[in-house]
Amino acid sequence: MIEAVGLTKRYGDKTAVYNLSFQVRPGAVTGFLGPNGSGKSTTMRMILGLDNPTSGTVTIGGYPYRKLPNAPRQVGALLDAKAVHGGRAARNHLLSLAQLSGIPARRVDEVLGVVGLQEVARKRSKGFSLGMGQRLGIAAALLGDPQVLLFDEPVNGLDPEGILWVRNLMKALAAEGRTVFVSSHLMSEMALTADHLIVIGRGQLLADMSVTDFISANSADFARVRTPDTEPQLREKLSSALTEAGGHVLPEQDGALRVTGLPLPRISDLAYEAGVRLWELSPHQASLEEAYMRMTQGAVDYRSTIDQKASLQQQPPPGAQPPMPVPGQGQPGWYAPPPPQQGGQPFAMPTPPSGPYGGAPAGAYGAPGAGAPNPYAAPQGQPPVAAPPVPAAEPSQPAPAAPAADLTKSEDAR
Ligand SMILES: Nc1ncnc2c1ncn2[C@@H]1O[C@H](COP(=O)(O)OP(=O)(O)OP(=O)(O)O)[C@@H](O)[C@H]1O
Repeated sequence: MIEAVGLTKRYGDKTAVYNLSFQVRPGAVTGFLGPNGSGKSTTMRMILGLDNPTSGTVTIGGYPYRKLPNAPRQVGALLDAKAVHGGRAARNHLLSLAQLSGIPARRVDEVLGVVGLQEVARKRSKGFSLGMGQRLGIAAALLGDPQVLLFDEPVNGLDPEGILWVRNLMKALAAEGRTVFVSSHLMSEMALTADHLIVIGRGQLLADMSVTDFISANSADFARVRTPDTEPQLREKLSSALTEAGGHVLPEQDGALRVTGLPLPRISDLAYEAGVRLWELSPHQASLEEAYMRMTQGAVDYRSTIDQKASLQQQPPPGAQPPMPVPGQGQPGWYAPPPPQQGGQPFAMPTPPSGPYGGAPAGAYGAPGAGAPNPYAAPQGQPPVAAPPVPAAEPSQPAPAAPAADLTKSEDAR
């Protein structure tokens, strides 16, 4: 188990992580989400002892990484797939990591097979594509069969088949009782992969709950209402009636209305009273992406000047600071997610694929023979062998403590 207590990291006057407390439990895939610059990589580096917390602690199995017995052999990590000596062949890169941790050379060929790089094992990694680099980084993380695995954006650059493979890999590792902590910006992928979520914004904890609870706690459920296309005046009539009754109504591109703030039976009654026939009245449940956007809306540091969500927000009074999201309550002023594209169902939760490539593979990692006892596991009483984490950055010295930043303000305002 990974446990952070009051974890804080400051770089000069920049607070990257602030008072973060959470646990990452074994036997589940825990997704680590947050907008760009919210402190995910900094947190992962502190977990792996590559950065020192300014205050607070983070432990793996009760020990700080640097005090963990055989630390590089218990924890595997992919932080930065590019942190590889490009002139070295993939196999040699893994061999050198294995030698440092006392892992037999034959395990290198095994993990190369697991990640599908056998054919290019003797090629220099500087010629690798982004996806091949990711696979090599994952191979390094798996090298020692670690109980605790951290992956920072593991599907970055992977093609759909690679993404599916990573999803199945994460699930298989968790199903074996391992602790799997994975960051990603791909919400649809997280919805399919993760069991639990830790969400941060501007370095602070926003949510620590199951995917299901997160969606229901942060979703702006709404009703889709459609009047006959042939009579546009009915749509206007209904829209006015719903608004007068306290509902919020947004037009969708396909002509339907998106209604929040009124239960379905009330919408039906109001339509009946207004003499408006309905062609559709359907409930809508938010996706993880919608719930995430809603939760993190006030904690985004970098935003395009062309913000498609802006029109869906209540504008704050002039001079007012945007509110930070309240865990479990979502973002004040947010009514509904952006309208979908014409004719599409972009807000539907992705359906888990079925068939031979759909669910988790039968054996560990989907590799032939996987699931059998690991021949490289350490003798009884000793920690299992694992690959050292791939460092993303040189360890840095803790910065002198600075006054706590006002995290409700934008970075520039602090
Ligand atoms: N070594 C450093 N020196 C100064 N500031 C840093 C350093 N490392 C990170 N930061 C700052 O800390 C904040 C958090 O960065 P971090 O990389 O942890 O975010 P992140 O959530 O991983 O972002 P992304 O999703 O874009 O990868 C950012 O504002 C970043 O600029």
